[in-house]
Amino acid sequence: MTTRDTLFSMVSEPAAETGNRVTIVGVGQVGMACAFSILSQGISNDIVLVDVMEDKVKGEMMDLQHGSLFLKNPKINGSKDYSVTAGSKLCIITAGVRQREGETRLDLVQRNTDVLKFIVPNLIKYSPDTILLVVSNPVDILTYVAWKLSGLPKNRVIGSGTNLDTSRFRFLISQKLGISPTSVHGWIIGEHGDTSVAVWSGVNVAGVRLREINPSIGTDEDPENWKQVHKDVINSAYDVIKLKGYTSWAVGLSVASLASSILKNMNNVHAVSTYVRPIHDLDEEVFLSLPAVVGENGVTDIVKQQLNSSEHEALKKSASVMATVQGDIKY
Ligand SMILES: NC(=O)c1ccc[n+]([C@@H]2O[C@H](COP(=O)([O-])OP(=O)(O)OC[C@H]3O[C@@H](n4cnc5c(N)ncnc54)[C@H](O)[C@@H]3O)[C@@H](O)[C@H]2O)c1
Ligand SMILES: O=C1N[C@](c2ccsc2)(c2cccc(Nc3ccc(F)cc3)n2)CC(O)=C1Sc1ccccc1Cl
Repeated sequence: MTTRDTLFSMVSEPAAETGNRVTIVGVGQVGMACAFSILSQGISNDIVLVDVMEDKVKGEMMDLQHGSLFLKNPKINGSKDYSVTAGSKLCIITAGVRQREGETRLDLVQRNTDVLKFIVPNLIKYSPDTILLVVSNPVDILTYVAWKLSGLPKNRVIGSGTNLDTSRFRFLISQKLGISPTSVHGWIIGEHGDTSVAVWSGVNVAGVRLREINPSIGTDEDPENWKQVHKDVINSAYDVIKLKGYTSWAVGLSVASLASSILKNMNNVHAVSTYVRPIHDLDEEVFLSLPAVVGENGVTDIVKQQLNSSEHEALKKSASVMATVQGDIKY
């Protein structure tokens, strides 16, 4: 009789599967911020880490495991081998290569496409019914690439898109108003990053549109220069990079919020990169961010916002540029 046999009288077999397994591919700054945010908020209790750097993935797995006492006794695994990802409800892709000095966006897209050509088929092989959540940049184009490579329906392939942009937007406005970001409602849509679109007409607190108080808000004519808030969403990304060399916590928390909507079937509305044709007369086969309902089946609905002509034109321009880049990708 082992010590354990003496200690316990067995009643039944423990459940083998939790049903909420999340795979995170890429254990870099972003991937580990996603893992830590998901675990610490109890969004999933079954995390699988995958990376090509075997020592790093094993080290990150062990380091998280050693915190189990302070979590909800999660199952944490890590490997270079995709078989450990089997049965994942959600696969988050943060793997990628960094933009080289002077590298063109297309070159970066092609290098990251080559990375996805290995990752995506392996994820689908072991989790054919998963939801793919792409975070790697350029995120909108790579979400399209992941969709093409996966064979999944468009609702099951989501990009983090302007989820982070929108969270920074709401935070900066909340700072100006002295209230919580959860009480500031506003959306950044379109292409993630430098060319995103702030929908100023929709910014409101308790249903009171700021544009009704300040009709020139978000325009160059605004004496209060609220337009600077959107510029600061972009500037702050560069500021963080300059200060710490990467960004992690905000994007990790924003991804955890998306994971929660998916795994708990919350049907929250998030700004995420989704297949936009034919919304807003966009006729390119591209993924851009719009407010979308996100649940266990991925994107189920897209909110049809009222956009002004400049907002609409910016979306169409992004769609056209992305379609051109996508057309040059070699699969
Ligand atoms: N969408 C957003 O809002 C947002 C915000 C921040 C960062 N990002 C993007 O997230 C990505 C990751 O950023 P990071 O700072 O974590 O980078 P990082 O370089 O720290 O980590 C990338 C990881 O990917 C791994 N990797 C590379 N090729 C792989 C492969 N074939 N299979 C498995 N793993 C592989 C690397 O080993 C590394 O551990 C970048 O593309 C970055 O631009 C997006
Ligand atoms: O907060 C970030 N950090 C990144 C970063 C993190 C590690 S290295 C670079 C960042 C910061 C600044 C610029 C930038 N540009 C970029 C464009 C295309 C790419 F393929 C990759 C990166 N990316 C990656 C990224 O997408 C973000 S959000 C972001 C970026 C630019 C403008 C607005 C926002 Cl909300």
